Formats: sequence, structure tokens, C-alpha cells
Amino acid sequence: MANSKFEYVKDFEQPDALLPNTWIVVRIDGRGFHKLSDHYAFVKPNDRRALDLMNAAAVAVMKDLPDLCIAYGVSDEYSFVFHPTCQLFERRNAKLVTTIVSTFTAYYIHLWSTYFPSKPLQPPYLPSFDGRAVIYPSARILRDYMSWRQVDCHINNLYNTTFWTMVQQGDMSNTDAEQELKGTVSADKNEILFKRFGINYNNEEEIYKKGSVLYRQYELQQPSQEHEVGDEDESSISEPKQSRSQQDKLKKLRRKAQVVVDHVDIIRDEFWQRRPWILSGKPGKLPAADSNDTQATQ
Ligand SMILES: Nc1nc2c(ncn2[C@@H]2O[C@H](COP(=O)(O)OP(=O)(O)OP(=O)(O)O)[C@@H](O)[C@H]2O)c(=O)[nH]1
Ligand SMILES: [Mg+2]
Ligand SMILES: [Mg+2]
Repeated sequence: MANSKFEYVKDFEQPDALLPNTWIVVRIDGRGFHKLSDHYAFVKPNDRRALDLMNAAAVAVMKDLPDLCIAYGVSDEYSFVFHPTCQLFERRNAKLVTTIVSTFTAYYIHLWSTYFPSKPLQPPYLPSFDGRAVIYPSARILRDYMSWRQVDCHINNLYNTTFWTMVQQGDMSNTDAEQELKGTVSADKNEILFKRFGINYNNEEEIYKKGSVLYRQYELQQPSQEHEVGDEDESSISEPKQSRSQQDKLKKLRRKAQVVVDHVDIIRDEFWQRRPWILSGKPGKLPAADSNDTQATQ
């Protein structure tokens, strides 16, 4: 078939490689989950099974794509982050986004019956997700992106928790609760929860307040390994190319690593300082004293 007269059509395909040396975030979001969550009667405002299912699908994506260095999920969305050194699919936008979206959706549907055993999926209420890639030029801006999503989680969860408590426990109509909450700030909502319902928002589950952060935990034998593979901290970011064998070694370590699901603050420095390998791209591990304080999965 080489050189057929039809081959010229290939020239209509546009290159879409994402800028080199930048962080790539692929954010996916459930399509029409307002309706879907109603149909399958998700618990309001937070359905633990639905969130656990999102997290399980995201862990599967992280395992499938060792180039991913961190992911953050809340509600029906997940952000997956590739390191600036990532060369997967020559950094082609459409290939990266469609692979993440379809892998996530496949696992979400595959795992559905584990989390909702008594609610088989029924057309047309089948879960699907959209996705987009955005690039960020520095670790600082990537962190601000992650902070933005976590702040959003907090604001929405405080609102939703207060709203549904007023409706479910305070017997208010949706309209009345919405009207009363109009123009309120965080302190007002905390007070409504505490004074009227005896609920201290701080005691709500961390997964609801903070969302879920996924990253790799390495079991490194020798500290020297930490320095074999990479040159990717921001000081040396102008030279991101790794040799083939370095890339393979790194991939192997990433594949072997455990994917951890955490519900912690990712806005302050502490999270990143204690886990420098997430941003540096060099496998590393927690100081010994800290190594038991995260919740491992799979
Ligand atoms: N009851 C319940 N609903 C949830 C939960 N998580 C997500 N949802 C629903 O999913 C929606 C997600 O919001 P959006 O992504 O903005 O809305 P969407 O309906 O998915 O619409 P598009 O994303 O634009 O397709 C929320 O508004 C809720 O209705 C949950 O744990 N419990
Ligand atoms: Mg959605
Ligand atoms: Mg959403």
C-alpha cells in the first residue's frame, strides 16, 4: 500500500505535541454525573462508594501509566500529572488525553459492580468522562493548580455539607436552604453546622474535606539508587533528556512502586517537602520515622 494515490490525506493530520519541558495535567470529569448520581441514588452530599470507585479507577490508571507522578481527585473529576521529562507518545496531546480518559472509564465500569453490587449499570445511564490537557511551565504553578483544585473541594464540600444538613436534618426545603446560604462565608456555615446541628465541620471525614491524592511510594534498598536516575529538579530542567537505559530503569522503579491514596493538605509546603521525589522525578522514600503514616492500597 505504500505510496498509494490516497496517501496524501495523511497531510491533513495536524501535529499536536505539547510544549517540551512543561508539566502536563490531564483533567477528566464525569459527564452528566448530576443525573447519573441521582439515577443510582448516590448518598448526598458524599457517597463513599462513588469516591472509592473513582480512586480505584485512578490507582489503576497510575499503575498502567508509570510516567504519571501524582494525581488528585474530588467529586467526579481527577487530575493526572506528567513530569516535564515525560516523553510518552512523544507528548502528543490527543494520545495522552484519550488514553487516560478511556483507561479510566474502562476501569470505572469494570470496577462498578464491586462498589455498587446491587445497582447494575443501565443504559442510558452509563458513565463517561471528558478530558483536557493543560501545560504548566513550573513546579510552583503546578502546585498552585493542585491547590486550586483542593480549595475548590473544600469550598464545595463545606457548602454541600451545610446545605444537605439543613435539608435532611433541619427539614428545610432546598429553596429555603439555598436562600439562607446565599452570601454566607465559611465561618457562617461552620456556625450553622455547629450551633443548629452540633456538627463540628473539622470532624468530617478527611476524604470529603481534602479530596484524594495519589502518588508512588518506593521501596528502595540502597540510597545510592536515588541518584542514579535523573536530573529533573527545576535547577537542571533545561536539560531534561535521559538516556534510554536511565529511562528504562526509572520506568521499572515506578512500576514496582506502590500507589498510595492519601487525604491530606497539598496546599502547604509540608506535603511536598516530605516527598521530594514527586516533583523531582527521582524515586526516593520517606524518612524512616514517617514511613508508616500513609495508607497504602493494592
Ligand atoms: N449525591 C452525590 N452526588 C455526587 C457525588 N459526587 C459527584 N456528584 C454529582 O456529580 C456532580 C458533578 O458536578 P459537575 O461535574 O459540575 O456536573 P455534571 O452533572 O457531571 O456535568 P458535566 O460535568 O458538565 O457533564 C455534582 O454536582 C453532583 O450532582 C457524591 O458523592 N454524591
Ligand atoms: Mg461532571
Ligand atoms: Mg465535576
